[in-house]
Amino acid sequence: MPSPKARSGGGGRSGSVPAGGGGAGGNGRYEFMSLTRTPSHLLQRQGSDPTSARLRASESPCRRRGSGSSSASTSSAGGQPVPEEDCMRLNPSTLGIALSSLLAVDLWLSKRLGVCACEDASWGSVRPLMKLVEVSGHGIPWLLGAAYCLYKSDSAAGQEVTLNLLMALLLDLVLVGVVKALVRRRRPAHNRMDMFATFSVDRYSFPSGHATRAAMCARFLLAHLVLAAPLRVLVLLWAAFVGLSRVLLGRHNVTDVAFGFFMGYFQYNLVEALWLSPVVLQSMMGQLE
Ligand SMILES: CC(C)=CCC/C(C)=C/COP(=O)(O)O
Repeated sequence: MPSPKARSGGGGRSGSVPAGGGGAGGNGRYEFMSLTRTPSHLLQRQGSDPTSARLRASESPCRRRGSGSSSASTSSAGGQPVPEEDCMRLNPSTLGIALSSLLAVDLWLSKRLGVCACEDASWGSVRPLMKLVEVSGHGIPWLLGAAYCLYKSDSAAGQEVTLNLLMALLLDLVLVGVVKALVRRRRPAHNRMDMFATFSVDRYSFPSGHATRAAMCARFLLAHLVLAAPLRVLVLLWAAFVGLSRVLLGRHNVTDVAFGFFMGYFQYNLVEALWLSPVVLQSMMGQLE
């Protein structure tokens, strides 16, 4: 449907209700607010107002381009041609909305759950216990423990498993470092950066290295150690608790830990695929001797 402006032949009196912001001009003539063009007197006023400047900066490509494009396929309400592909971009995608909502909930929930983020927080007294859980999922004790077991192991099977565990832990550090460096998500504002032995990428929070390690090591232990049922449950509880403690300590947002578990779980599949067999190990040992 053509706009009132188009119908009135470009500014003559039309007898319609004047547009809200425009109204009757000083000369008594009605002025209509075009959907695609802003009257020049408003443009001048907007130029000096930072809020409207920001709004204009975020204005849709349709509205911004509507006044001058010649390669148009659609007519706007003001008779201005508007490229159809630009109009499509105006519609925020369902995925975009879902992601923004998820992030908003994530930030809100993580802040609320960061109850051990400092001593003064509501559960501040539990912070030392949470830090103990943190140490149990840290890379250093795991690397030292695996190296010690490898050194002490006197069976071929034991050496095979511990060496592969060592490889898995190193692989985990590399993969988490790469993802952290790519995503560069800052740790929550309420986190106190008082962790011991960190790499420079550990200033970033996505994904949680503790969560990837906990998930991967839990799968590793369950697959390669003969454990009684209660101990298997304990391993799973430990992994879950390591993840939970990251959020309670304020180190991570919930999505960092959730993705960390997901990544760690599938990292174990990679470890299985790259498994160093006894044959490979023997040839490695042979080269070392
Ligand atoms: C120095 C070594 C060997 C490992 C660093 C382990 C570490 C501090 C990871 C960070 O974990 P989050 O991403 O869960 O905070």
